[in-house]
Amino acid sequence: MGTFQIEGGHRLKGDIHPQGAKNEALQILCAVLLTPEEVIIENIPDIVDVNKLIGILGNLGVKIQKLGKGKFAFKSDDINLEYLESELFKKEGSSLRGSIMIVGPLLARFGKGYIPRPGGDKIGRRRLDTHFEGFINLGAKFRYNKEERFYGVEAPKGLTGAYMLLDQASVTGTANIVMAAVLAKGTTTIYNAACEPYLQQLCKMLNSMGADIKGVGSNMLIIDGVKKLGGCTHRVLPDMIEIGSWIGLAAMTRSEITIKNVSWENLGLIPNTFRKLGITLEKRGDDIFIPSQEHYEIQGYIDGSTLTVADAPWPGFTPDLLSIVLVVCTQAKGSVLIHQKMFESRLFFVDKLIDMGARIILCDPHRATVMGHDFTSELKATTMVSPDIRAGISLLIAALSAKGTSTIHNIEQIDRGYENIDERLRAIGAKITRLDS
Ligand SMILES: CC(=O)N[C@H]1[C@@H](OP(=O)(O)OP(=O)(O)OC[C@H]2O[C@@H](n3ccc(=O)[nH]c3=O)[C@H](O)[C@@H]2O)O[C@H](CO)[C@@H](O)[C@@H]1O
Ligand SMILES: C=C(OP(=O)(O)O)C(=O)O
Repeated sequence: MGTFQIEGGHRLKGDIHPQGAKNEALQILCAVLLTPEEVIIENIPDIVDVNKLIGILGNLGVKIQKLGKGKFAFKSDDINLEYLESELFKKEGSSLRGSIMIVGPLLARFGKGYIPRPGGDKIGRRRLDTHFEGFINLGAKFRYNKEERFYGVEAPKGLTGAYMLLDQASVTGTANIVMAAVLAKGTTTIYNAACEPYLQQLCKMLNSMGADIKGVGSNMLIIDGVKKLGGCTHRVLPDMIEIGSWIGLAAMTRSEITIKNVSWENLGLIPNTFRKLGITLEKRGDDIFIPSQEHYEIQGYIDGSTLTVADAPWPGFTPDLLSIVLVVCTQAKGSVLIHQKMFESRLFFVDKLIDMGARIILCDPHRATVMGHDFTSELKATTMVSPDIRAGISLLIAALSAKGTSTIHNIEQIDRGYENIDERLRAIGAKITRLDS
């Protein structure tokens, strides 16, 4: 178990460059399986989850060439489907959430796709029904081995387009179904589709490979199947969750930070949600400039009632930033209700913040009320274990703002989604050390 030691209470200053988006990269990497031609992807983040998926692609027989930092060429012209039946795949496939998205492309191109129950954050129930109901709608046969927790879909005669109304706007579910439908016979309509920038990017990439997807960016995708797809070059957007994390970091440590090249038009409600907490953000070209602020005050609603920050499928506020919003509120002036609607175990980390002196009432597994200190009382350093990726970064932000030296164990969770985080934070003045496990 890796550990960070953090000496808190220092102001940071400087520029920070966001990495490529983790959740987009996971989709885009799976899409390389849809064509035997070369696909070049730029701005791939060097993070644990993405590297695990690249490893799985390699074991599937995809030829992978590193062309530069974050830039890779992939060629899936000789796929080894036997790997899908191996013990190694059971181990590797279950080690991250994103691996589930190899199923759609494999099913579409080779008539079968298998996956062990995928991993990812333990943040509540994470069912896969939407994915498999979608494949069944396209004509696939489904089987599930309960003992081994192993899923399989097969369609030896190919897939046929269909109309479907998803039971939920699942992000990876929509990506999976889209990747299956692009090579199906006829037209597929996916209503209640997720439409995060990750998915918009995936659809743009697939269209540039020769697919015919309409409605990109909306919750209704209409896909006319094509016989084959060709190669392309695709660039992954900056990671909006990392950008939100750095906004939170700047506010909590009262630091002046510029987040470079953020792709403002793809940030949705993120900047305004932080502004509602009283944080000043300036748009400078495509950068976000956050001045050092001694205080920030949570805005109430027009009628004077208390602000609620809740998650919702895009274009609503992403659930992956709620833990960060919560930690930022512990030093705001005023109160807020944080409502995590999607996941039922994502707020339990507040125990640690309470230990550090934050004023939080966990109302139930989905809701927490935070009463900010307005910097009249500092958080105290402590020892903690990172339970999931976003709780991990939130605890790290809390530790950087706290008085004294904190220790965070299980930093593998943070490394899952943040590239070289200790070095990048040291470059803007953070006192953080990685201890060998
Ligand atoms: C690898 C990847 O891309 N992971 C992201 C992806 O996970 P993932 O695709 O696994 O998450 P889903 O979109 O399927 O849904 C996540 C959870 O929210 C619930 N749900 C979902 C949609 C909805 O309209 N109502 C609802 O309650 C689901 O039951 C599920 O428990 O999307 C999540 C939701 O944005 C993000 O937290 C994850 O970071
Ligand atoms: C929940 C997340 O990731 P995953 O779906 O990979 O567990 C996340 O990125 O916040």
